[in-house]
Amino acid sequence: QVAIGVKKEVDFAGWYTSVLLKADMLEYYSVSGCYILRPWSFSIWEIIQEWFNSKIKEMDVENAYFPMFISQKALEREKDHIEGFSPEVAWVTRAGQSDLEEPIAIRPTSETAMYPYYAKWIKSHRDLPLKINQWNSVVRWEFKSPQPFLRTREYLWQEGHTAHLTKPEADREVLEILDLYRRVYEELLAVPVIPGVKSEKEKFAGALYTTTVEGFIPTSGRGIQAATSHHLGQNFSKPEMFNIFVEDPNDPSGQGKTFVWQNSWGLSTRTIGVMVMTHGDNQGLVLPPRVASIQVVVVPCGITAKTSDAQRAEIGDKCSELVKLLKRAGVRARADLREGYTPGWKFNEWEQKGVPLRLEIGPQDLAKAQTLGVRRDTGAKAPVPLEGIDKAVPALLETIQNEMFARAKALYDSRIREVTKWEDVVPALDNKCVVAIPWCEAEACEDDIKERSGRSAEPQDERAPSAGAKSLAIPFDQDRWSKIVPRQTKCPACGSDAKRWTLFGRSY
Ligand SMILES: O=C1CCCN[C@@H]1CCCn1cnc2ccccc2c1=O
Repeated sequence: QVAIGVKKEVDFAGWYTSVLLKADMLEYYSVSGCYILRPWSFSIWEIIQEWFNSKIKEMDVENAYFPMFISQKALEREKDHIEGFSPEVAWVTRAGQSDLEEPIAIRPTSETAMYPYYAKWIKSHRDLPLKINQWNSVVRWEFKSPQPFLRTREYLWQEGHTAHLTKPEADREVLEILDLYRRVYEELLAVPVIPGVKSEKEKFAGALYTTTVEGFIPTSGRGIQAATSHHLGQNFSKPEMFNIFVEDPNDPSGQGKTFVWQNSWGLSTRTIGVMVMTHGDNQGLVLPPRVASIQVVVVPCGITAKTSDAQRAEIGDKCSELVKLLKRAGVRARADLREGYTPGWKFNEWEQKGVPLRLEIGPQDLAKAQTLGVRRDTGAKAPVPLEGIDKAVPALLETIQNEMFARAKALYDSRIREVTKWEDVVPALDNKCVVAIPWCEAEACEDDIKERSGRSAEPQDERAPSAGAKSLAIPFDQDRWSKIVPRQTKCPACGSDAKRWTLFGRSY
């Protein structure tokens, strides 16, 4: 098996698909824009699901399942919230030999499938808060070039949809969920993200506001929306939409009714693509231990034709015994005792699959009652005494997890340029950076920035024009930037009063 044929910094797109294929994460599928998630990637989704599910159940969110089909009438309930999205909607128009009376949409998201029934189920304020989540797949028939995990026509996600009596209660939940998304990325995937709110232009049209965790792919210098948590206000519960209301318990007349305050939030298998791009290297996938279905692979070494059968058996038994001990300590360990493959061949395979830690055991290791540990993230080799190994290995895996995050965080931070003068914007973008600017938050200014930063990077360079910069997020943490107080500064793009530090960048 050849190594990853292309280099990450030379041909990023080619490297990415090669890593996914060589690690057996993905298989191309006969319908374009769709991919098979093989066990090596699906197991990552399962770990994310398990973690997130346990957290939302602590918040009294319940899982349910709504049909994937949405009638045209239901989907188009209120044109303006899905206008702009409708070109992506896939429709069923025929079954067998007969055309359907009415075309039926395949869900691109489930608001319009769910909310008519929220209206039916929510009668009294005692039915609130209603908190339902779905683990499902959605279809968005995109025409932009597909990218596995990042942009596919069908993808797995969870979509949470909640209804509350008061706005403050809904506002609180939006941020609680957003922090769970931050933790999925930072604590499970070792991927740094920046939480913030989207601009008016970038938010979901149906939302009062959209909060986001923004990721960054250093190799391309592009931002990526990693997950999203919207507060919908009463936009979907108002009479002309789904008319979801309860008697107002605070209205003395007893006649008042209040329309519910809603949130919707989603995290998808895009998580996996961002993790692969962040940590992968030219030997292939690099898995953060927390999401590795195999965290440690034990490989027998130093066995040659001259090795006696007894010694060969002793080494094999030692490997199996070590795996048993590690499993008892909660480590997902596997011994690779396959005959007919050299240790080197096995090293290469497990490196391509991104297994975080390899333990080599040969006759001399046995003699010294140790094993040689090899980290996948740094390649560092160090002997690990067998004595106490059930403590040392979990600790080493924690170290690997933390150092993978720290490196990615440092790199992300190094690619955020604080810019207060327009002429510094495009050069920063061309240096694979995103910019933090004291921004006026005017929508017209945002259009202007996208336009002005979209011309070809260097006029004299015939390179294809680079995409314009979009606003990525207005970070909640406004203090991380220099003490320039935006309110006393002018927007570098239009010169009007700046309001808050805002991240702009090219994006996925
Ligand atoms: O983000 C989320 C999180 C999960 C639940 N849904 C919200 C908002 C989805 C916005 N959206 C996104 N693409 C669409 C595509 C076709 C039709 C409708 C839509 C649409 O409403």
